[in-house]
Amino acid sequence: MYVRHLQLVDFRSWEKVDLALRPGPTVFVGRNGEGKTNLVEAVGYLATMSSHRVSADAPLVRHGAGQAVVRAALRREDRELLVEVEVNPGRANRVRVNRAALPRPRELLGLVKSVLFAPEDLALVRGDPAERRRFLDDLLVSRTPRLAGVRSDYDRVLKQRNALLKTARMARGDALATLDVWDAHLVDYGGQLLAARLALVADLAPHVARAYATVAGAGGAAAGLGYASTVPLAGDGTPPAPDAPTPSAAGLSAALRERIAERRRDEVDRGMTLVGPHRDDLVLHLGGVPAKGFASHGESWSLALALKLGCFGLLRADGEEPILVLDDVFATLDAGRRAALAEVARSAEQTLITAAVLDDVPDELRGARVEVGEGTATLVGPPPRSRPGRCPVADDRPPRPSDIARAALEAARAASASRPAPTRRRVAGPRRRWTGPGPGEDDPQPLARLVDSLVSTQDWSEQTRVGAVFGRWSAIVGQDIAAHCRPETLTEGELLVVAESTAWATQLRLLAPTILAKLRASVGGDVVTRLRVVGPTAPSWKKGPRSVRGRGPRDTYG
Ligand SMILES: Nc1ncnc2c1ncn2[C@@H]1O[C@H](COP(=O)(O)OP(=O)(O)OP(=O)(O)O)[C@@H](O)[C@H]1O
Repeated sequence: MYVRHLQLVDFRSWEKVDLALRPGPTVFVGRNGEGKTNLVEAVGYLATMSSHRVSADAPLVRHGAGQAVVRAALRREDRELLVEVEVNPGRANRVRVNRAALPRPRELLGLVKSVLFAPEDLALVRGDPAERRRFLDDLLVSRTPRLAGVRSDYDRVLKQRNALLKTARMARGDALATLDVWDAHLVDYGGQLLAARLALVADLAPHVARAYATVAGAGGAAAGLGYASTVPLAGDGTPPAPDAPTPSAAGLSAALRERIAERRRDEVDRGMTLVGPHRDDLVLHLGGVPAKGFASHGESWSLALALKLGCFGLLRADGEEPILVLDDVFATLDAGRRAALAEVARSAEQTLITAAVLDDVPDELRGARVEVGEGTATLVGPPPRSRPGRCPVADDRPPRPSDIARAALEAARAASASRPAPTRRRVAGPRRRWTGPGPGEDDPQPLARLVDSLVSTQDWSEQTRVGAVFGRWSAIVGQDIAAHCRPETLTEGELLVVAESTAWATQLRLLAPTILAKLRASVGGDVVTRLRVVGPTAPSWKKGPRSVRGRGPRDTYG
């Protein structure tokens, strides 16, 4: 994959820049502060929807502007991909792929694969666990886009659970009554996230070990990865044996549930969730000991570089060719490490390198150059290989049906690449039919089959799906939730749910996205599109569309 054309509008220091790029290494060269990093940061943003320098989106928008736009035309094998991201601080970002809007911006994750190495990556070795968790989760989502949903659901449930624990600590209300529901969700998403992280650490470890051996050269210590979890089953930080089986998501959920129960009192005392993947750490080892606090500055640098080169190797082994971005790194490396990095950089389909001084960049990477200065960025060298008369990033035509189909196909491809292969397949062949002396269509049939055929011949499938919402309510939403509310009416996709108390109504409103997802999975996406939750209502004397203020007919009831 490579970026063929990059256009930025009000992104960082760039009011507007249009830049043609080409495969192979390209060096962005210019004086300090001219905006070189800003250009490659935009490419990294397309891959992770976040910056490697800041945690919020606001600094990405040029001072004084309301929004930033990043547009990139990418080439993946023989396919063209046009990605446009509107960065709207304080509001939802908007993403279009091949001119069709994505329903949720996070659906972009996994489509653009890039690995960025920058001075900030030293924090992966020396910084807080949060840096390493983010590193793991970004790579996780890039390989398996479906996990973006699990990660955000986990974060949402965690936030809500923490809010509830705080309220419980301050003894306000019967907050603990609803904690079990949040526990169930936390355990479910947490188990999935833990299992995915453990599998990732196992996959990544050999790539990092190899990269470190190359970067550090002969005589360097061996690098290893371990996972230190608040759930003992998930790991104690020591690198597991290469062929050790990773625990299942169900097993990890059960272990997390047990641990949560053990720590319940502490959690209430401290008003926060103390166990789960949000408290875990990726432990980097050098020569069998944890690197944090022991590794020298040079070793820490090499380890950070090996982590990123390990990611690059892993994505490549998955069958993807990620864009390699090297921001300001050659000047700080010694000759051996420079040569090792240059070798990987040369082999990548596209490597974008920033440097204030061209001499810092190894000779073999100095093919194409983007000169950055005085508010302009210009590619110097052979022109990019692009089809004449077509510049998709500058063309602002509305989407055609074929664009929408192509975008849907791209999203489906990315999603299916991350889906595990089916374990059981129906063997192709003629369906079994009753023949000869066996029962024919007029013979007695099992009741379920007769009902199914009646539903399909009478075209009652819509009604049965609506009926299932009410009939299978507790199986769909779970016993915990069903015990505290009931579905009342379903009108034009809006399901009215009556909660047993106002506290439960509040909880259910917060759980609405989860409940809708469960309904979608059970009865199809178009049956229930909205949820309206109301609390228990007192009897009302008001009848009809018009009424007068007052407490009702007091002459009768006092
Ligand atoms: N949101 C923003 N709005 C306007 N200017 C910004 C914004 N964010 C950063 N800048 C400016 O961008 C410049 C830094 O750009 P960048 O980090 O890309 O420089 P660089 O060319 O990589 O420099 P160096 O060689 O020192 O790393 C600074 O002058 C900074 O003030």
